Amino acid sequence: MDVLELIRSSTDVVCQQSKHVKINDANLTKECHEFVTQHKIKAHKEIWADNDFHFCDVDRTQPAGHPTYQSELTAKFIIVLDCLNHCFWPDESLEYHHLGNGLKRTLLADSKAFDADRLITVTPEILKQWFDRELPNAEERCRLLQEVGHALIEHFNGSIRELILSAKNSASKLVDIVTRYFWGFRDSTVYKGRQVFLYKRAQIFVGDLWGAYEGKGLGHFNDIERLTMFADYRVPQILREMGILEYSEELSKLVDNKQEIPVGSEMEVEIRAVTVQAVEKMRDVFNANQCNLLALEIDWMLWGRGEAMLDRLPPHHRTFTIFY
Ligand SMILES: Nc1nc2c(c(CN[C@H]3C=C[C@H](O)[C@@H]3O)cn2[C@@H]2O[C@H](COP(=O)(O)O)[C@@H](O)[C@H]2O)c(=O)[nH]1
Repeated sequence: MDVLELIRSSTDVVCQQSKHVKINDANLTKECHEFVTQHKIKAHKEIWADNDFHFCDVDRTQPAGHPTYQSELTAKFIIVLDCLNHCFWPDESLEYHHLGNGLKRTLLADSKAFDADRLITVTPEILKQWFDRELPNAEERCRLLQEVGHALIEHFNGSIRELILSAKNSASKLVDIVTRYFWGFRDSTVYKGRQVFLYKRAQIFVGDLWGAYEGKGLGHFNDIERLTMFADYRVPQILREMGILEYSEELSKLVDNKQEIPVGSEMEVEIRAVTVQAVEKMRDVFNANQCNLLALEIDWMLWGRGEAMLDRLPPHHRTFTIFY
């Protein structure tokens, strides 16, 4: 069974039964057509490394076969980034770019900081040095990093590059390997008795590799178009603002009052699963209008739009989790 197919099919089952979250197809189509009209003139392709909160030592002027696309240091940055890339909202002043900047600064100061034999020794004090601040749920974040370090040492000679190469350029296989060996990436739940797979941090790890290495070397995947969007708390927020997602009155009240929604609750799973399906539908509308965008590119576009409107958007949902 293909793991990316499992994500698509299991989130579709939730979408069909969802009570608190619906897709407004008319608004979805309208928003997509508006985007196609606006952007026909300029292709919208985000350059991952152009974000100054990302570390990237890949020389992107080199041709595809160049050894620079095999540089492991950027992959070490990305696995640590996506191990920690979750649940910033309990600290209202904490955002994703603090995560990226802290890790970038740490790696520039000490290129061995993210070696597997260092990850197994990470403590909350070390984490505080990396970010010059406490992160919410610091003990658990350290455990997640230690787990990655131990798994790399035990199964991949301590090398993230070896783990990536074992997927033989398949995004699907790499998501499967990451969730198999790094238990903290096993982002799945049960909805009405059926298992639902989101695998957000495992998928975003592949997406970040593809972005950083520009689809070459360690970022080359023959099936990158099969990744889904990354089910976080920012994209559903912007989709709701765009009128593409509609929440029930009960859910709206909880979200707008910034009340926590329990992890694994039907409301939480419906928000995440319906968001995955909404972006799948958007991708199909774009592709039907000669606007070829991957689900991950639509995700980055929506995420970036949400980030740009942070102070003007109604609240996002708040679930205390390690998965997103
Ligand atoms: N769906 C989706 N979720 C994403 C990202 C990213 C990182 N994006 C960069 C990486 C590649 C591109 O170049 C992007 O610039 C973080 N997140 C999630 O957002 C939330 C944090 O939000 P805030 O509290 O506002 O910082 C949190 O759940 C985090 O896991 C993404 O791309 N897609």
